[in-house]
Amino acid sequence: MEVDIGNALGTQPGLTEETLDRLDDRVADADDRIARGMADDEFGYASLNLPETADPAAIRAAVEPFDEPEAVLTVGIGGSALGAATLADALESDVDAYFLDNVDPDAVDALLASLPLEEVVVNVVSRSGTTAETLANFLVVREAMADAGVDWTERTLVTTGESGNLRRLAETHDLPALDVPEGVPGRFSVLSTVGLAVAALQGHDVEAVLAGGRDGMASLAGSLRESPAYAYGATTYALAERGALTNAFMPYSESLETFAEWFAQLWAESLGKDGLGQTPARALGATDQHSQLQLYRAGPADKLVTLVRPRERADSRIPETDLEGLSYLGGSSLGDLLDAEFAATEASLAAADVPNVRVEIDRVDERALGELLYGMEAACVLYGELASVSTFTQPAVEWGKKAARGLLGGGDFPEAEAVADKREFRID
Ligand SMILES: O=P(O)(O)OC[C@H]1O[C@H](O)[C@H](O)[C@@H](O)[C@@H]1O
Repeated sequence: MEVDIGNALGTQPGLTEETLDRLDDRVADADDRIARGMADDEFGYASLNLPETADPAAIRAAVEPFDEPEAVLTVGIGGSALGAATLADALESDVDAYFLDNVDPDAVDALLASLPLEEVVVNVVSRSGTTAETLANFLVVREAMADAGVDWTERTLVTTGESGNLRRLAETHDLPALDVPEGVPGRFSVLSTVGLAVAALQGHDVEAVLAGGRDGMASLAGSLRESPAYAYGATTYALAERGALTNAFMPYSESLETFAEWFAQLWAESLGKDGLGQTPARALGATDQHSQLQLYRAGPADKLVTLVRPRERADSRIPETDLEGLSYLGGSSLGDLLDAEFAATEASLAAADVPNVRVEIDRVDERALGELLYGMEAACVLYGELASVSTFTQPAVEWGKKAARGLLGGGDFPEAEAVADKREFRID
């Protein structure tokens, strides 16, 4: 992974070389803190050890009973789904991957009706083993399998923490089960059992993903000038401090569209606290050049744009044409066009003094993805250190979880009482 922060210098808001020098002392301190956390396997920091601590053999052994499934259906939400979905959507496989990460009845019913349930592996994932959406969806899936005459106990893999409802279910039915590693919050779990079981079921090279993660680990250093991940974390932090409160995250590859969703959870849930944070806005190049870019370039000066792309990709030639005015396209390729659009967006933002950062990988493959995902996690942890927020907790999300559970009669939660306090000002 390479990061180019040149277009964040001298912009509005923007940085100077002197700011970066001053910031670099703080990066060195933050790097020390992160290294200590990793050495002690502290909660959250342990995630940055996963490229070395994850056990690909255990993952392979757990998926082995499901020889060549037609599809994998993951039931999970948030960090228990987005990492696996990022890899699944980035890499091609003959085994289709589906994700039930919402409880919209129409969508759930439609998906279940479309799947050959006797050929599907159900991968149910919940770190806590208590998340209402995941468990409810799993109960629905289980019943649909039973209705279709499929023995769900033969086709279900569980990934969960040490205790909780899901752990008990796995034990009761003797289901193949993987452990969510200690000290790893969901949004930092892509390089663990949580993110990699689907990749293994799809036949991807899990070792290569972890090797990419180790490339990312090796490139952490006590200076933002030496570490791409820390350059990204420090730059985004410093820009946020100066008013860039939105980070428009814009991959130029459809295969990385879900990566932007994963990034949004990582950034929002980790850094949005104590009145601080930077709102991740998901965009896709070149499509959103024709919509959102207007705002990014000409709206309030409260944004930075992160442009992500692979340097190499499979390409398609654009046929020659004698249509007047279009001959410049003929003989070129769709990839050339996408690269030109990328360069044009970058230049258009820079010309309007909008800070933008370029993140590049060689190509979309297992190793590069492992490094990219690790790099963004490390960037996020560094940002959290610089901002002095508690990166690995999510009290605001949990507040809502408790309120919803209370409303459904799942326990006595004071948060649920606040629902009755809703203010009304109706216009019919
Ligand atoms: O894995 P689970 O315990 O089911 O949690 C799934 C998700 O639930 C919550 O909303 C958390 O804030 C997320 O970070 C987490 O990834």
